Amino acid sequence: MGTGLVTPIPSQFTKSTTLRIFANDVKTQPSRRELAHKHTAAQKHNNGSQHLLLPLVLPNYLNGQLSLFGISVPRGFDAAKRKDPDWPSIIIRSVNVSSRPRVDPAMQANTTRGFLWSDVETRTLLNIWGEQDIQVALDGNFRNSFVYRDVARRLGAMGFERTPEQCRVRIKSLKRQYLLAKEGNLRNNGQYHKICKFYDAMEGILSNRAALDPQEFTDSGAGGEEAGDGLEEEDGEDARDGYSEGTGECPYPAETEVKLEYPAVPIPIPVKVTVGNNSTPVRPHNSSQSVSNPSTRTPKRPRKRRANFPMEKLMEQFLEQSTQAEENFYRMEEQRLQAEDRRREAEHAKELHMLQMLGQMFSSISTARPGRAATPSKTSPPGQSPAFSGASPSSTRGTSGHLRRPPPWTDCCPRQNPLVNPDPQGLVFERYYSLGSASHRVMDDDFLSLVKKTVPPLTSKKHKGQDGRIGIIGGCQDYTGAPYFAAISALKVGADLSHVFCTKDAATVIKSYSPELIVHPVLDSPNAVEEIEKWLPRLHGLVVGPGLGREDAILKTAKEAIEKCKARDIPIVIDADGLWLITQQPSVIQGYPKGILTPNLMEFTRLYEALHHEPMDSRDHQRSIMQLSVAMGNLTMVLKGEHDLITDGSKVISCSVEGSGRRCGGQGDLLSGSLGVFAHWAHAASAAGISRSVNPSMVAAFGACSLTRQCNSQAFQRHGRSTTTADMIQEIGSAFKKLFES
Ligand SMILES: NC(=O)C1=CN([C@@H]2O[C@H](COP(=O)(O)OP(=O)(O)OC[C@H]3O[C@@H](n4cnc5c(N)ncnc54)[C@H](OP(=O)(O)O)[C@@H]3O)[C@@H](O)[C@H]2O)[C@@H](O)CC1
Ligand SMILES: Nc1ncnc2c1ncn2[C@@H]1O[C@H](COP(=O)(O)OP(=O)(O)OP(=O)(O)O)[C@@H](O)[C@H]1O
Repeated sequence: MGTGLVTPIPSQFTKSTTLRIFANDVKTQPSRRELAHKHTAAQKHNNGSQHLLLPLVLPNYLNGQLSLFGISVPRGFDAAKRKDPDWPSIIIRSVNVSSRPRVDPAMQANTTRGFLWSDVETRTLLNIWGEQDIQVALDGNFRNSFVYRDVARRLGAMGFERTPEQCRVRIKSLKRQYLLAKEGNLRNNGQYHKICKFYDAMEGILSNRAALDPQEFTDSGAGGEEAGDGLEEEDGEDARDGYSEGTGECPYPAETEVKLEYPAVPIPIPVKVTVGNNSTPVRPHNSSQSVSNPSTRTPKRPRKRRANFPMEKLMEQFLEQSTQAEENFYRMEEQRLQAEDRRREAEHAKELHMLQMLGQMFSSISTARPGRAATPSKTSPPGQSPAFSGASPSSTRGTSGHLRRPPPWTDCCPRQNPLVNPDPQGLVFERYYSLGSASHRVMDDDFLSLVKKTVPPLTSKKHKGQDGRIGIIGGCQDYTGAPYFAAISALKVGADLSHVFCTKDAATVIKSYSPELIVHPVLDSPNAVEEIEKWLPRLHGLVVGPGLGREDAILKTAKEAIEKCKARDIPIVIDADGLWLITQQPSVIQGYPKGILTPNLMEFTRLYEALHHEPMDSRDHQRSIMQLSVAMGNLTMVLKGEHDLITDGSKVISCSVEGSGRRCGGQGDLLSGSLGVFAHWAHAASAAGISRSVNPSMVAAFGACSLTRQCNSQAFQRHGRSTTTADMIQEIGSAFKKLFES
């Protein structure tokens, strides 16, 4: 029937009448306006309310949902005769039509191209979307295209090929249905599942989320999880394109059953109705008013369309207006989002550009006048310098515990050649700022002194455990050293207890290295997550990855442990094979404010390319780390190397505490283990109101990097080329004292 959708229209239908739609009829995608004109049809809404519902088919193109708008008038209504100014009333009934394809389930599984979503597919999507890591990533992140990419990928793994945008749009429409059902307060009368077929699933997922903002569901992507994700709205051309891809026909070859459902939530619309020669003002009307007297029951009104039927004209007029308004709204919303995107991109580009220019400018100045790049910090604690005297392997570099704060204009300038720096204050940290950002001002603070502020004092008032209980998830048959290094470093930095969760065969070996560690041989047990979870309430920080290995089952356990940990708001450091997991599934940690990644260059490159789908610019690490952090939801990151770069997406700082030329394996484990402790301290200090203006994860990262490099330097002085990580660990106590307690 051309653009026809509903046929035949039954003469009697209840609040939930099943109609048949023949999918093959839906060959082209008519415009809403077209439908509004063409599918005006009088239908009887005969649920004892004695009302006629004159529905109009008004598809919203929301992936298989249609919204019907209709006008409800009492049965027997004769517009021409009626003079009562209170009547007739217009009620918009938003009718939800959920499609249920009648196809072979096996076929369904693969029939995922196009517009309609099967129930199986929708449920699979909801299962994925409801996973905790996805929810958390969506919650705390404003660029969600990456999350939906992950969702689409997982959906693809289940056999349903969908684009990230299709997933996002589908979720959005489900949320809209859910909200409609929820707002309509239909929970008690059992109608809710008719409005939102997947109500229970949605409720389960969304009730775990922060308080729902109805705006999030009703707005066309403004704010909330859609904002700024660069994906198109579902309600316009793009959705249409998505629908008409391929043959342009509905993907389901057979007939499609459609349910019409009528929520009891009318939206009163004041309109002026012209009936015959009389101009009758129409006032807002609610559903209770619309229940008419049974005495008004009249014989069935013929459904035959009459050109001059005033009600019909009125409806057409009204629908035209509402369609117009809706279209305008979507157009404006889209423009607003695009403008917002452009503004954000321009701001970001400007910052990066400034950064680069200043970097170049100052590096040329500092190369010409190397001695100028460093001046003593006014915030350096007095009497600190002797602490490093003679401790450096190279006397020309200078050895001092001082932290020099460069003059403001050198903040963006990495020290090009420390060997020619005549300043005896050898300990320098350099910063790269995101200029123009609000955070610029707080960067005047001295990071090392910020770290000091977070170190808990040693007093006789505390009991065991108060200064930190750290968990390390890692350790398998191949790698027993890495988790040991991380766990023992945490203890040496100042944690009271250090737990290692490793595989069974690694446990005995790790225990034999040190009686100080608490070792749980659980990682390869069937109930590994439960075993780890038991300990989480007692842990203050978790380090995931050292010596973890890359076995799927173990990575799955690590992933679930991370999720449990996030739910408890515990700082999480991810290193080594933990980063392998994140490269496969970034959303596991994306946007978690207490998450810190510590990649070496190789791990960083893998992660960057996984997220950006293009090679990293190896000439500009500052830019790359900033981009990656932003893509990961402003996650704190440490890119280890000659200078450790640290960022949370808003600024990059560089830690260049002098280390040595010795690169023995395990130094990264020392860093991640100690970072677990620093992260706990920094977040605890921040919660207590200390240094609130600076991201505690950045402070912690700076502390751990400085310490690792200082240990490296000291160990190298003693052992030279034969320095190993165990030697560095021996230096933790004195290095810590020099850096943070002098
Ligand atoms: N004693 C123990 O038990 C220890 C165990 N450990 C544990 O081992 C596990 C695997 O970790 P992983 O780092 O060796 O593996 P992976 O990421 O595949 O990298 C390997 C390749 O990457 C490269 N590469 C590395 N660094 C780079 C850099 N900075 N810049 C550039 N390239 C770099 C390098 O390439 P190549 O130079 O060989 O071509 C190398 O082949 C993990 O669980 C970890 O915790 C370690 O902690 C050590 C102590
Ligand atoms: N070229 C360098 N010069 C000075 N210090 C460095 C250099 N490269 C790395 N480091 C320091 O060594 C520490 C560990 O970094 P590294 O890149 O070795 O980590 P990793 O590869 O993850 O270590 P692991 O062997 O534990 O896996 C960091 O604190 C970093 O600052």
